[in-house]
Amino acid sequence: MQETKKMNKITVLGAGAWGTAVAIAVAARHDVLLWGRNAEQMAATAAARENTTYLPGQPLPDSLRVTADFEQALSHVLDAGPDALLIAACPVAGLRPLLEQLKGRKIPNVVWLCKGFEYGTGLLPHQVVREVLGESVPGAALSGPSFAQEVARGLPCALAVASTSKQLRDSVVATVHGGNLRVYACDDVIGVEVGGAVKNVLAIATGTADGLGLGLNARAALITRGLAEITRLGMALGGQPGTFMGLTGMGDLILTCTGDLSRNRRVGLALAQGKPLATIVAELGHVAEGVPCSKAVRDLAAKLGVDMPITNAVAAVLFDGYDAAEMAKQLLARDPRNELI
Ligand SMILES: NC(=O)c1ccc[n+]([C@@H]2O[C@H](COP(=O)([O-])OP(=O)(O)OC[C@H]3O[C@@H](n4cnc5c(N)ncnc54)[C@H](O)[C@@H]3O)[C@@H](O)[C@H]2O)c1
Ligand SMILES: O=P(O)(O)OC[C@H](O)CO
Repeated sequence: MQETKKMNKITVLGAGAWGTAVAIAVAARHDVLLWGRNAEQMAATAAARENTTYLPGQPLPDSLRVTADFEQALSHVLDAGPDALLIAACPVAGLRPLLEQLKGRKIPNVVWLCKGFEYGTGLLPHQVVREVLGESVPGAALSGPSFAQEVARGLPCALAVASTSKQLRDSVVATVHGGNLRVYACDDVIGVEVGGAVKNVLAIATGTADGLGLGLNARAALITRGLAEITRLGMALGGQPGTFMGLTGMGDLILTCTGDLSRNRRVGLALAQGKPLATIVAELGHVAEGVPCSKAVRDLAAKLGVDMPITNAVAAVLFDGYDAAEMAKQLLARDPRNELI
């Protein structure tokens, strides 16, 4: 069997928690450059050899270089031709503006890490990539149950890379798989992206239920019925049912709904205390992806006629001023239905 080529030059665009963690994880085996748009922050990161803003307490390996110079970051991969990997590591809201900067450049490929639907358009990340860069740039989504803090510490983690290009997904596996990172290949980009997006909303729901003291039975029910929502929406959009039972569906859903490292779950815990969204955002210092995603998914599901009561309840509490405990009661009071999708 012919050995798939590893990409030895990697640029990570976006120096938040996840971009930094992925850069740390692959820097042991590849020549990696981490780019962040904030020059002051990148200078501080370079000086401290630690991203004190987004990933405090995780030292950068000596081999990992950092920069705020976009041209330098691009040259790192452009000069290497097809043996290079470009990773976009920003939130969904930043994907389009980030990609706009790549337009007209001969980039070899792009792998994105964001999880959500674009607010306003309701597009999945691969659709945004296609809209901005066109069909000719091979693209892949890298997703799965992965807290940045654990990956940066070198703890075991399993991800899936989804692409319609077999060559790209094989190359990403050959490049990123290794050490304590396992990477599985998958061709269901829609399924992978829908799982990664909607689990954020369901983690807000589960955090809220836990914060309200509704118990472990309620938590298990929310996770399971949440998986039914992911599956219904994902299948309506063309995803494959089996994908939702895998790492990027059930796996990420379990992690994010139950792990207190989750920023989405923490939004739910704060909602249960009756805090308004503006206060939660101010206290957490960022907007968790599930917040805008709940609205995007609610709109999309309504358009497609897909029943997503848990998602609707989360959006109603976040944006329409509904009380979390009241929404829990309303969810329970719904008419019975058959369990299967
Ligand atoms: N943190 C995690 O554990 C984790 C794990 C897996 C996936 N993800 C996903 O990865 C994505 C990024 O998450 P994160 O944790 O790194 O977020 P973060 O808030 O820690 O950092 C986001 C980074 O993106 C940058 N950014 C935002 N808009 C940009 C733009 N237009 N151009 C360039 N840079 C831009 C910000 O400056 C910041 O450095 C999210 O979609 C998240 O759901 C996160
Ligand atoms: O901290 P969260 O809730 O954004 O979740 C991080 C990752 O997506 C978990 O896989």
